[in-house]
Amino acid sequence: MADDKRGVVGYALLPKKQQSFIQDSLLSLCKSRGIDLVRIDQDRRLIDQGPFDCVLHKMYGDDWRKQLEEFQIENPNSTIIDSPLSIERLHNRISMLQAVSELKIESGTDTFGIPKQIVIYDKDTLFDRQAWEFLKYPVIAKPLIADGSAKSHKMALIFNHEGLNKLRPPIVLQEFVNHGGVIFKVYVVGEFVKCVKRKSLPDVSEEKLKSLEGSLPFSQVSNLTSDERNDKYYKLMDLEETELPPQSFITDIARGLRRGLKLNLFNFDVIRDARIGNRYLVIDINYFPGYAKMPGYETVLTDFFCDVVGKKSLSEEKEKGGVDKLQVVPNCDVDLTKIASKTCCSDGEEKEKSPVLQV
Ligand SMILES: O=P(O)(O)O[C@@H]1[C@@H](OP(=O)(O)O)[C@H](OP(=O)(O)O)[C@H](O)[C@H](OP(=O)(O)O)[C@H]1OP(=O)(O)O
Ligand SMILES: Nc1ncnc2c1ncn2[C@@H]1O[C@H](COP(=O)(O)OP(=O)(O)O)[C@@H](O)[C@H]1O
Ligand SMILES: [Mg+2]
Ligand SMILES: [Mg+2]
Repeated sequence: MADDKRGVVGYALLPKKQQSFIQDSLLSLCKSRGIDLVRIDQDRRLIDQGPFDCVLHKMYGDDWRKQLEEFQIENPNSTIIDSPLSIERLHNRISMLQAVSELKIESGTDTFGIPKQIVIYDKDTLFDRQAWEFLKYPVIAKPLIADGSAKSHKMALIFNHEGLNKLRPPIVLQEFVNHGGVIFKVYVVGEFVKCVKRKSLPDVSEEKLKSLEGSLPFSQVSNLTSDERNDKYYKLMDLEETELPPQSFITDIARGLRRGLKLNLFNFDVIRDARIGNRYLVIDINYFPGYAKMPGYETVLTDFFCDVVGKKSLSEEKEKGGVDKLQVVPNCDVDLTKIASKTCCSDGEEKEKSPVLQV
């Protein structure tokens, strides 16, 4: 895109998300850099709106997906961030973490993986302790589906057999790993990676486990209000004293996941195994998370939009070097890729034919 032409990013977000993400500070920074953020009217067909150089969305359902497909056929040079098919993988807590298990990263002394887990579809399996004897108590029960509903965040820490009674399959039973009560949230925006600390569930010692009864239900621990955070159960953890994981290690995982998942906008939660100080476990991946909580989110997102619509980023402007290479992972929606002449993005394969998308 010629640098004097304005770029248009259409966004389709739920009201709560719109409120938290589309802040005046973001709008004005984008504007000053030649990008207009335009709300997509969800009462009208997407195809009747635009033109958009990019469609940014966190909306679900078959109808929305069809609308995106139609839009992409009509507008092959527009970029949809991100492909519904890629996003869908994060709606199931098993397929989500498979992406981590598939990652191949050369790392020095640090290692990574996922906690031991099993998916349980029925009560018979749930109460058949032999079926999941490889898991030690305490375990966390998580709804299998992670579709952003309040229900999908409702979890329980299970201390013993009694705690199983209230569970409603389909669920994932995952071994609870002591991690010093702090999780690391890694925000990814295209090539950008930022790791922050948040409070988590406190460790459960073997001694303590003997005295704990049944289960402890909880929801979105890392998003507790300040009152809840001061509750004695969560108060013990000290964020300040916790060291961040090595940045280059986290960046390698983030970039590997970005390519594996074919997503540009996501975050993932990582814990450090308290028994093995240099072992990191990815426990959750979220599509288009609460970026506004990330310091300086306006600059990061504006740079990303500039990349997507082919405008120079601020640093490039400063250097006066023209770069029209985009660093966006191409969509990999099979039907769309055929129609819109886009190709999947595994290394060595044919890359995007449109000048807009290159990895
Ligand atoms: O609302 P926020 O800012 O707390 O963001 C939520 C995320 O919090 P985080 O940025 O990781 O602290 C939150 O992350 P967690 O699941 O808490 O790890 C989710 O991404 C949530 O989206 P959804 O309900 O899973 O669709 C995100 O909710 P939506 O904003 O997408 O509704
Ligand atoms: N295997 C685990 N070991 C220890 N703590 C965990 C584990 N899984 C989840 N948690 C804690 O539970 C919280 C919620 O789990 P998570 O899988 O991130 O669900 P959500 O999608 O609702 O954020 C995490 O932020 C972390 O504090
Ligand atoms: Mg989480
Ligand atoms: Mg989540």
